[in-house]
Amino acid sequence: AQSGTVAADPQQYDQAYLSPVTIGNSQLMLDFDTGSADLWAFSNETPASESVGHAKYDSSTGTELQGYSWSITYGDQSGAAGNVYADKVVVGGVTATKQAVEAATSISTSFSDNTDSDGLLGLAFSSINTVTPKQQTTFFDTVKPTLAKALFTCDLKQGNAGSYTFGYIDTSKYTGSVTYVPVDDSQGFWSFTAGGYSVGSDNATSGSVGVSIADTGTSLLYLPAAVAKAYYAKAGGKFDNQQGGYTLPCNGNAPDFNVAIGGKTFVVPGSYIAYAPITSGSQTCFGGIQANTGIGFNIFGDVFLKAVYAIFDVSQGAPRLGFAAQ
Ligand SMILES: Cc1nn(C)c(C)c1CC(=O)Nc1ccccn1
Repeated sequence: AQSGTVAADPQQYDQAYLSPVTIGNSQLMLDFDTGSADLWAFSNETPASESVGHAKYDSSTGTELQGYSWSITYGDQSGAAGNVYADKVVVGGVTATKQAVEAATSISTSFSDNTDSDGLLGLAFSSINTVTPKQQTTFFDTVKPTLAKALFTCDLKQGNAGSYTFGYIDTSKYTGSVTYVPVDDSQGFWSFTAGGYSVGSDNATSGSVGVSIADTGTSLLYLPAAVAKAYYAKAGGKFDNQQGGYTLPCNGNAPDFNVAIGGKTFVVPGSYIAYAPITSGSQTCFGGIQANTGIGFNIFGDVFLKAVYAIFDVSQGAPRLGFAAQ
């Protein structure tokens, strides 16, 4: 049985985390994304003008799936599209011999401009993979039958290298016990229900955060508008139309955000929520918590995930998420 671990290296401000992946004879840095289900990469089929500074998948090592194509648009309106190959993919020593690799023929500017990232490796449920005419499986679903345990874990860190594991839980990565919650995979996401919340030292959580997805491919923590409003009222922040979201002082006094999941309270340090100066050197920071307006659910992105050890587990039949403090 297979198992393995791979580094998750943070970009500036932990905007995304990149992991080394070998596809055929190409070595790329991919953004592992539990919020989508396509494995796509810059490739020899990507226009040179769109792939400056990126490592590219050389599709000559793959077997083209004739007539297949893919096209994806993410919630932030970024996107990509292209052709499909079957090729060998290796992640942290775990090998998928015939993985659907989606070679990009067109890519939106936010991806072309981010030269650290050579593509995405989707880890949501394969039911939302965009390949047509025959939907393909994610890397995790492809290797799942060969894994020691049908699960993967995520240990992201603030400003430091973290890791993903496949097939095993690294018990040295967390403190205390793991709290498991049921996952509703009907929309293809790792969706769970978060409970009450509190701001700063108030430990009595109140209200209910509600339906949420665990999404390593999203930088921030998107919460109900009322919860975001309550947080920034205590953090001395404000909604800044020009910045397109809440901003707050970078001065290190941002309160923690506490949220109950499965009856256990998890703490997002205030320092994670003073996310990044709005312009270099500014004393005003863009907020790591933003309103989920227009999204329809909460997104527990990297701002939350780097505060916990997360276990994406289908070993029990029904999918579940495990969270532990780190
Ligand atoms: C940021 C955001 N706004 N809205 C409405 C949503 C749904 C998001 C999340 C999102 O788009 N994440 C993402 C983007 C690119 C690649 C992978 N994941």
